[in-house]
Amino acid sequence: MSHTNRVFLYGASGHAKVICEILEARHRTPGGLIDDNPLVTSLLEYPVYHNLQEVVLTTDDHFIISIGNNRIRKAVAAKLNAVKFTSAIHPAAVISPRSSVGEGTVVMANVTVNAQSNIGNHVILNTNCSIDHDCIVEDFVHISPNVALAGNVQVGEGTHIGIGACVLQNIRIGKWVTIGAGAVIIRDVPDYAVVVGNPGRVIKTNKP
Ligand SMILES: CC(=O)SCCNC(=O)CCNC(=O)[C@H](O)C(C)(C)COP(=O)(O)OP(=O)(O)OC[C@H]1O[C@@H](n2cnc3c(N)ncnc32)[C@H](O)[C@@H]1OP(=O)(O)O
Repeated sequence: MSHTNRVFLYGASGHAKVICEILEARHRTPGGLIDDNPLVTSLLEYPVYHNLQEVVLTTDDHFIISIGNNRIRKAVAAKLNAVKFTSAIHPAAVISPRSSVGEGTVVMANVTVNAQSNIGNHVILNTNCSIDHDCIVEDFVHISPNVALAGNVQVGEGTHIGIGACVLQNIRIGKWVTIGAGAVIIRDVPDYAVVVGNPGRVIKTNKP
């Protein structure tokens, strides 16, 4: 059996199901998933292993961390420092040829990334989000479905932007921020803030 270009997913979640189907749409082969939970033995039609030692890896194999929680995704990335990561981009995503997408990053269906935006490593660009020109999205960010970032927005490491939120142009959002579902961000957001509403207001602070 050929093992060429297998992609293993770390985390057998609903999020992993979406990534499996992106790989299928790209004619790439999910080699299986790895998850700590011994009760989960398969996901879609793919086997779930319970530690890396169960998998005979080759140098052609790549990984994606299919865990939605940004902090856990970062911790797992540090633990898996010996493997090669790959990105998965749905064929129905539109990515500017002048933009970049980092390793371990997943881009769901109907995402748009416009000119000269940089998307970091292990980022989730979820279904139908829109990243306009000149944006910087740092590592371990999750941009939820239907989020719109206007031009020249920066999003710091580990930040989660909730479903349907909008961010006006030229805004700087700090690291490990949480933006609530449907929020409208009209001014810069400090590191670790939790922001909800229209206009967005800080309601509390995430633990550093
Ligand atoms: C494919 C996928 O599934 S991707 C995942 C998509 N999911 C999301 O985007 C979820 C985003 N999460 C949210 O919006 C959450 O409500 C959070 C993170 C902002 C807050 O969650 P918690 O920390 O649990 O706060 P909690 O629910 O206690 O709410 C705190 C206060 O903020 C208010 N609040 C919470 N969320 C929102 C919101 N999105 N907009 C406006 N107000 C809100 C609550 O009503 C509450 O107000 P009160 O103190 O006056 O009663």
